Amino acid sequence: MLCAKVDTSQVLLAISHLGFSLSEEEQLLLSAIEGFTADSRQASPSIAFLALQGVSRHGREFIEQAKALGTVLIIEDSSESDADTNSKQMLITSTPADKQVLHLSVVNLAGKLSSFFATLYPQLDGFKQIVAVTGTNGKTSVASFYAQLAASIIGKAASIGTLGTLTYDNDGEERCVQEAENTTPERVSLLNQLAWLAEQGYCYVAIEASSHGIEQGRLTGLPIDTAIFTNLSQDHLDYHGSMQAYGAAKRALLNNTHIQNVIVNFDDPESALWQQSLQSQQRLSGFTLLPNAAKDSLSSCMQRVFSVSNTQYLSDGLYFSLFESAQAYSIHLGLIGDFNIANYLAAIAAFRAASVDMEAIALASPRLKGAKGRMEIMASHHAQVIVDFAHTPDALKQALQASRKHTKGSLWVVFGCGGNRDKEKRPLMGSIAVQFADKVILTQDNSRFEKPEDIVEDVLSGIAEGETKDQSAAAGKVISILDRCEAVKYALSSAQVGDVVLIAGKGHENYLDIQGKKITYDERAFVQQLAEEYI
Ligand SMILES: CC(=O)N[C@H]1[C@@H](OP(=O)(O)OP(=O)(O)OC[C@H]2O[C@@H](n3ccc(=O)[nH]c3=O)[C@H](O)[C@@H]2O)O[C@H](CO)[C@@H](O)[C@@H]1O[C@H](C)C(=O)N[C@@H](C)C(=O)N[C@H](CCC(=O)O)C(=O)O
Ligand SMILES: Nc1ncnc2c1ncn2[C@@H]1O[C@H](COP(=O)(O)OP(=O)(O)OP(=O)(O)O)[C@@H](O)[C@H]1O
Repeated sequence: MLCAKVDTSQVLLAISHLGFSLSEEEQLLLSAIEGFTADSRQASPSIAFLALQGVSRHGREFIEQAKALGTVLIIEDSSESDADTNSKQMLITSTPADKQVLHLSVVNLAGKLSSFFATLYPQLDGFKQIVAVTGTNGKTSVASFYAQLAASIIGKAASIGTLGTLTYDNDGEERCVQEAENTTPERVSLLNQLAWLAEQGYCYVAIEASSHGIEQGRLTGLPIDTAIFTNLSQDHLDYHGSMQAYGAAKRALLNNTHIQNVIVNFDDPESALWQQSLQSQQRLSGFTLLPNAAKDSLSSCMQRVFSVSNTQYLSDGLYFSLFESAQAYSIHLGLIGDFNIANYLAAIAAFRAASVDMEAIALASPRLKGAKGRMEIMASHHAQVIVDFAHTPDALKQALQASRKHTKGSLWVVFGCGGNRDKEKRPLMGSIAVQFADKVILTQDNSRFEKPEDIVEDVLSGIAEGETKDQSAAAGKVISILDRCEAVKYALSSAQVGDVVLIAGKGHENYLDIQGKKITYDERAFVQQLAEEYI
């Protein structure tokens, strides 16, 4: 658990702000406290437990567990009970025997949580910029680009999201300081992580804001000053019910009154709704990849407009002219795909909102790397090898289309589909692969409890359909190599000068889930090692 150590005086002050006055005995008891958690499993003699309402359960169900782990303070949110006033009780536990625990019940603790943490950790006030990135695709990439650029220009930065909590320093090192359980961490964990980051001097932070996270209040009251919206496409309808509700959940990010700067993808129709939802203190900036966007009319309603022209897709990445309003800059990015230009524009728009110099941004940009396992260029010599997380039909299509633009020779794809999950996507992915790649190598992904050969058969059924439509295109270009290592090795050893090999599905993951066992398989490391030999 990432957590900055609290001062006893701050703990006592924060509790007094909740409306409690404590006896000397109670104050002495609380002098052992070094931090707070909302997860009973992390409670300990030095970690107090906050029992909060969740989506399906209340944290109070876990109070006994926190006590058994020796916590000395429990603060329970009592909003939905009959209580309309706070209460305080000193308890004596049986396990551990005769230990004192102070139990406070607070009406609307959730609503007071941010100010409670602001008192515990005054450093939460010291951030230079906290950016929340939301959208169906691109959150991880934008957060990573933001943190990499900030570290390179300013010295230290961090990102929080699907890849965990990553710190970046100007030595170019990226360190994972906390593994991720969710894309957007639970609120208390997030507050703890931010307090730790601020204490360590990481004052520029990008947080991935999932629609679930926003709706469940994981970001409520956080000192976020900049919001980025990347795009909206179909996803998570099981949770949100409709696209309208899904879009609205994302836009609810704007209800955070700390947010001053809002950056939208002007090419996504949803951005019009973002514009309508702005609060009075929020200023809008945006970016567009469309060559004929009505930039003058955009400029009239936006603080800054970012656009590009003359994009060239070369084997070492992208070259283009970047415009901030009328001012032009020449940019080189070692990245693949137009969507990564959009992700880059989103990240730099955030910096410009924080008044970071555009010349410094342009200078740092060629050093930018793809987010771990997201269209990441692993090798680029006579051929180019890309590792990407795409594991849905649409993502595979996008990744292949993006790779094609950088391909002078043949485009290879190595991929498989997961077992015991959505079977319908298998033939679709097969059909897309044969349509958009020149050489298709089918292999296993997380086959779970299914036989890899059965999954490959399902994928092949989509390829067979494609074949009847365009037999000559499909003929002889598909092979199955079930062992993923062998499949990757075959592609890398066969690729010729000017070819691009896209290895899709695993991205940053470092295992293969086979028959209920997670077998160690770090595709990025494996590819890097092979590339030295073959590429
Ligand atoms: C449906 C859903 O979103 N549930 C989320 C929700 O669970 P919940 O409120 O029901 O929490 P709970 O686990 O029942 O616990 C209730 C309370 O008891 C506490 N507790 C719980 C267990 C325990 O042993 N001890 C304990 O103290 C919890 O800390 C919490 O305060 O709050 C938890 C803490 O924030 C989340 O971990 C959990 O995410 C579940 C695991 C999940 O899978 N969520 C997915 C849908 C999700 O959020 N995905 C998005 C990314 C989507 C994408 O873009 O791909 C994400 O941000 O990860
Ligand atoms: N701006 C974008 N628009 C469309 N597709 C994108 C964009 N950025 C990335 N992608 C594609 O989506 C995949 C996931 O990208 P990324 O991880 O940055 O998004 P995300 O929103 O964090 O999604 P996830 O939560 O699944 O990680 C990438 O591998 C890439 O193929």
